[in-house]
Amino acid sequence: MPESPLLPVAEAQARLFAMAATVAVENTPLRHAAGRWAAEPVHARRTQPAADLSAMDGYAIRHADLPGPFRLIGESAAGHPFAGNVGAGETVRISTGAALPLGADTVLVQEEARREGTLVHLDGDGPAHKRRNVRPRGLDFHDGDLLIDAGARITPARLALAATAGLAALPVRRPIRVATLATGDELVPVDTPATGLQLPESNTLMLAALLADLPVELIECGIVADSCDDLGLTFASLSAATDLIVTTGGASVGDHDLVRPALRAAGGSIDYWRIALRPGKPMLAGRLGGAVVLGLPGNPVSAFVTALLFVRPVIAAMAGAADPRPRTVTAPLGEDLPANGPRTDYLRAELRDGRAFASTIQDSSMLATLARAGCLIHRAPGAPAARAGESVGILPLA
Ligand SMILES: Nc1nc2c(c(=O)[nH]1)N[C@H]1C(S)=C(S)[C@@H](COP(=O)(O)OP(=O)(O)OC[C@H]3O[C@@H](n4cnc5c(N)ncnc54)[C@H](O)[C@@H]3O)O[C@H]1N2
Ligand code: MOO
Repeated sequence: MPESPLLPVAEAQARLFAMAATVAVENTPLRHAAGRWAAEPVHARRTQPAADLSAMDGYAIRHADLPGPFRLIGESAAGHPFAGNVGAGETVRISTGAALPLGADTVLVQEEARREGTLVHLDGDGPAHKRRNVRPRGLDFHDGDLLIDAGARITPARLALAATAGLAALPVRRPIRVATLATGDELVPVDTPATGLQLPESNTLMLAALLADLPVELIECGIVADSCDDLGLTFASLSAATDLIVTTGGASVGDHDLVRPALRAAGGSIDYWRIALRPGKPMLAGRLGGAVVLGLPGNPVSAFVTALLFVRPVIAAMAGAADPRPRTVTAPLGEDLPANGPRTDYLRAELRDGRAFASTIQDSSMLATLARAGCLIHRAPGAPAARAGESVGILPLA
């Protein structure tokens, strides 16, 4: 039977994102908000620093009084400000992060000061200008400032920012419930020795590891037999409580490739099947009840690439990411590449001295090659031959 045209990757991603509704928002304690996406813009609830603070350990002085000497009248430590006023010729011992006392405008670092009893002498060049070594109130942000855009990831830095801005919780979306299952009668679980033509099941393990940094609740269904009934029963059991169902294997055209018929039999629908991608052509996207279904090809490298291009991004979309697509960067090619065919290609490649060297054999069953790869080189459909040194788009893997 002649093949129908394959769906371009960008269109397949766009259609998938259109299917993926965002899940409910929960105000979540900061500790549990890491790695999620802000569901609303986040504004500061305090000013940081709250007052003019010292950036160094030393002596708070009035710049106009230089070169001193200065009479020591007290101390300002972090959390314990000096209560009085620094007058002409006076100084206050000050620590990093402590409030600058009234009257003082500059900090003399202790490496440039020499103390004799209650007198402090300049012992070096001294602060070059007024306000030197002072962090002004609001240097970082002011109360009410927009700090995190809606749809931005809660990175470790943004988490610390939110804490400093006076927030104890953040509006993020609940974790995405993702079910994974493998099909194939040749497969055995990893804890069962594979004999003869049996093969250890590795795709769902790889998927779980690929999703480890995302906000997911994983429902691991393991291996389901190559039977429409078994697959249908599993689908039916997942349709109500799952946001995303990811299958691997049985996506192609063989007599035992049953994911499509089983999905239809369970009352699901197929939005598209077969995309212009290598590896990963037989991937399908569909729905079952309230869940999105992604049927990944069984070949491990095909499952890996489609997980990077579709599974991770659709989870990010459901979790409210402003831009859920994978992040690509560029690298110079280590060796010439031939012109590409009609499918988007992702070549397993090693990164050496910042250059990308595509592996000689690009077979979608080869895990040793995938495990060695530091990146995937992106080749657009019909891309002309490329020379060593030319810049290409890559998906970093490490
Ligand atoms: N006549 C055609 N044959 C094939 C086509 C085609 O267009 N016409 N497409 C090929 C492409 S491209 C791919 S990719 C594969 C994918 O097929 P399936 O999704 O049906 O995958 P399976 O046949 O079930 O398995 C393929 C291969 O991968 C191994 N496998 C499967 N699941 C796992 C797992 N969980 N862990 C480890 N390894 C797994 C399986 O044993 C097979 O060796 O179809 C081509 N055929
Ligand atoms: O697309 Mo298959 O995934 O080329 O091996």
